[in-house]
Amino acid sequence: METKNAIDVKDLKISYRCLKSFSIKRSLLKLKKSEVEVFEAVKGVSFSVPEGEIMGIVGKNGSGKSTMLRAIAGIFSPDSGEIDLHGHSVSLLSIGVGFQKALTGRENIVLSGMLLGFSEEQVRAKMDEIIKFAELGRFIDMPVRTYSSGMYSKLAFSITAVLESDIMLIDEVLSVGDVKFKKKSYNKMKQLISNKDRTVIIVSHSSETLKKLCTSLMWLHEGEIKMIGETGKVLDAYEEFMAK
Ligand SMILES: Nc1ncnc2c1ncn2[C@@H]1O[C@H](COP(=O)(O)OP(=O)(O)OP(=O)(O)O)[C@@H](O)[C@H]1O
Repeated sequence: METKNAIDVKDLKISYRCLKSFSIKRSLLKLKKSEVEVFEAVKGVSFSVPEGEIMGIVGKNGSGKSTMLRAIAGIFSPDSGEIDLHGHSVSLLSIGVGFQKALTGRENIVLSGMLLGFSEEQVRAKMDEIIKFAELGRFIDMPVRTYSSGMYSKLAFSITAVLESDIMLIDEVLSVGDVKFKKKSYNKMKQLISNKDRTVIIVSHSSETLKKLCTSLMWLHEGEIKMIGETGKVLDAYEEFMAK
């Protein structure tokens, strides 16, 4: 049987636009409009992920991994190129995106679930399971701005893990949280991954996690794919490069 792709990315380019920084004196003297600096974070990347694959992404800090995941999740629209998810539902698990800081954990569960494409009724039906998995105790009814980064990631992980979308994008969150939760979320990940219909992309700096979970690996370097293929081979090349 022919393998179907869950994700097709063609010539993806994403840039950030920020104001050029000048000294206060220069800024005051400069009466013309502020200049905009364009930084190309993803420079024409193309790849496909077959249904059921667990693909890892490695790369040094700032190589464009998170930017690319956010584009696949539909949070950023790319400057050019195409992303085709073939009608699959997608969720991004990442620290720093997705929550309304002034709302409580419980309120954020409903909001995040609905943003993932579930109805309010469907989210409420899974509410107890999500809260139980998150182990936040009374903090579930406190504003998310009072959470530590570990608590934040526990909530984010629990929402995505319990609500289950076709494509899960996981951005370096398995390493956050205390030892007990790390183990629990790792096991939950393995269980989710074992579903042959689910496609997963994991960004991680942990060789151990990538080796244990991923069937293929992409090495992203300065916004471009340096290598893509079998996890062990790509990891060896990446580690050799990083050791130089
Ligand atoms: N909001 C932003 N505005 C301007 N530049 C940004 C912004 N976010 C990221 N960048 C730049 O885009 C590049 C890619 O960032 P990105 O976060 O995608 O890298 P990464 O590979 O995920 O890094 P890390 O391993 O550190 O998480 C970096 O050079 C970063 O400085």
